[in-house]
Amino acid sequence: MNNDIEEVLFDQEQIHEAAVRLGQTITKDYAGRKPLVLSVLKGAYLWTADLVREIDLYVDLEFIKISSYHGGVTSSNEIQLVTDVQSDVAGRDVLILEDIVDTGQSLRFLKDLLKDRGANSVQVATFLDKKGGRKIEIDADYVGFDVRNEFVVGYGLDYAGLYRNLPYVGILKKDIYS
Ligand SMILES: O=P(O)(O)OC[C@H]1O[C@H](OP(=O)(O)OP(=O)(O)O)[C@H](O)[C@@H]1O
Ligand code: HPA
Ligand SMILES: [Mg+2]
Repeated sequence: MNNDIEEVLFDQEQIHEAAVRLGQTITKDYAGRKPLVLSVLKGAYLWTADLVREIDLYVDLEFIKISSYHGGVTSSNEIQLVTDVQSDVAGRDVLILEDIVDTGQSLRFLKDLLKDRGANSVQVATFLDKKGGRKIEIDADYVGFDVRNEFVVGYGLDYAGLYRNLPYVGILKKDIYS
């Protein structure tokens, strides 16, 4: 698996530092509130596990599963709601946890859905922000790392369903998918 990686971008130590940094900021920003943390599956499963342990607040933890890449390296541009959130978001301060914001279309879909359902506020903490990939204008509120416009895998991010269990993030060699 490691041989398929062109370049390691963020290692375990750097990832841990990012989770601590964002966790402390979120703890301050949400002081006195009880946010509903909404983890976006599958990609955000590790980021969620690491970040929530750095947030020193009462939180509700919920999951939603959406899909648009279907294992490929480009977005289908259609967001499929695979498994919906299992609780009412009306009136809640929702903090979305994403692994990556790339074209921005998944985040747009989620923010619209939550606002339509009456969330009081909707913010986003993304592990990676690939600003060079944007097809629509949208920004995350909390960013672990900016990442250049390359297809990356590891730490939750997949190609063909694989590499999610790599403990670091790296650029996938192009000959793997071309
Ligand atoms: O900004 P965008 O271009 O919309 O891309 C970001 C989304 O794409 C990936 O999900 P994917 O469809 O691969 O599902 P997965 O999390 O199950 O891998 C990723 O996990 C984000 O949710
Ligand atoms: O670079 C990426 N890697 C894996 N999944 C993704 N989903 C959007 N962008 C990416
Ligand atoms: Mg994926």
